[in-house]
Order: sequence, then C-alpha cells, then structure tokens
Amino acid sequence: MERRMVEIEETGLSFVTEVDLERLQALSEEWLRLIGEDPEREGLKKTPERVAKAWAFLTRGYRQSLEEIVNGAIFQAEGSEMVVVKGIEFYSLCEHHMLPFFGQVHIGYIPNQKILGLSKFARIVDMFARRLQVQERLAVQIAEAIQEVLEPQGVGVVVEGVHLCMMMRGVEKQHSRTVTSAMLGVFRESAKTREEFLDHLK
Ligand SMILES: Nc1nc2c(ncn2[C@@H]2O[C@H](COP(=O)(O)OP(=O)(O)OP(=O)(O)O)[C@@H](O)[C@H]2O)c(=O)[nH]1
Ligand SMILES: [Zn+2]
Repeated sequence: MERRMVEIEETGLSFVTEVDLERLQALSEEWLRLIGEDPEREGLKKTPERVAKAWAFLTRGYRQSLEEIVNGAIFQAEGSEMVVVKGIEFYSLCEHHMLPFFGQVHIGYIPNQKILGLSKFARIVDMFARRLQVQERLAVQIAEAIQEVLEPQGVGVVVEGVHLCMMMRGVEKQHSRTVTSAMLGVFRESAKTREEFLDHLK
C-alpha cells in the first residue's frame, strides 16, 4: 500500500498524516456502488473524498506517538495527592462493526515526583480513541500510557460509553451504558485509594 504524508482539513483542523487517501477514496466509491447507490449522482460526487478524509481523521491515532503527544510536558512536583481529570469526552470506533462508540473517560493518578500537563491526558485519550477499539482495551491503553510516561504510584482509568452498534442495529438497546476500567499500582493494590478515586466520579 502506498502511504505518504498528506495534509488534511477536517473538523476545522489541519493535520498532516500518513495515509493513502486516493485508495481510501476509490474504496468508498466502490462501497457506495455495493450498497446500491450511484456515486455519480450530484449529492454523492464528493462523498468518497469526504469519506477518505473523515476516516483519515477518525483513525489518526494509529499515526501518533506518545512522545509526540506529551511533547515534554512533564513537570517535577512534590506531594503525593491524587489528581483526577474527569469527563474527558471521546469518540471511537468499535473494531467489530466499525461503528462509533463514545462517552467519557475519567483518569486519576497519584504522582511520584512527576506530573503531566493537564491537556495531555485528553491528548492521550484521543490518541487511543482514534483507532478501531474495544472499550476494555481503550481503558487499559490509556492507563498503561500514563504509567509509562509518569511512573506514578498508581493510575486509575474509567471509561463510560454507548455503542451505536448496539443502538442502531443488533440488539437495538438505547439506554445501556458500558463502564470499563483499568487500575494500576496503588489503585489496584489499595481498596481505599480506589474508593477515593471512584468517590470523585460520583
Ligand atoms: N467487549 C466488547 N464488545 C464489543 C465492543 N463493541 C462492540 N462489541 C460487541 O462485539 C460483539 C460481536 O458479536 P458477533 O456475534 O460476532 O457480531 P454480531 O452478530 O454483529 O453481534 P450483535 O451485535 O449481537 O448483532 C457484539 O456482542 C458487540 O456488542 C466493545 O467495545 N467491547
Ligand atoms: Zn460494534
């Protein structure tokens, strides 16, 4: 597959990513034919191009690295009080149906001399959400990334999500919500620490 760096305007953002846009575009055109549409009709003329760009954006997490995301925003800090960043919204795609699932991520950690720039938690969430995912792995990958970057005393991640594959098809359940979590270090070992974290989420 030919991959090269391309600049993409999408969702008000311009970003450079390595993706074969022409091939994605050709495949979306074929997809339109296969579902019984006419890719030549007025409304659909630019659709394959839009779809290719949208998918480049929705899967940009594959082409990002933790190092680039964190960008050195690690600071020395005294104290070992819990830090909680909650309600970080995410949009992801389930790997079984490639349909959206979305919701919120809550992160807590207890520093071990190093703290992270607050916006970087949201960037880490997006880096793993903008891929094909299962919600369980999303929680684990976020927790492990924070562990790797900060080596904290512990980290806890809770992900709450709703899955369109369960809403607009399949079992068609509109009100079920899925909660997954990953607890590392003291968040795993100490029930008290875990409780303190979960109390913050109430
Ligand atoms: N554990 C987990 N399962 C997921 C996630 N996203 C989607 N799924 C499930 O993946 C499963 C795939 O099941 P299959 O029986 O192979 O596929 P299907 O026939 O389309 O299943 P239905 O959705 O029940 O119609 C379904 O139960 C989905 O609900 C996720 O993030 N985590
Ligand atoms: Zn699914």
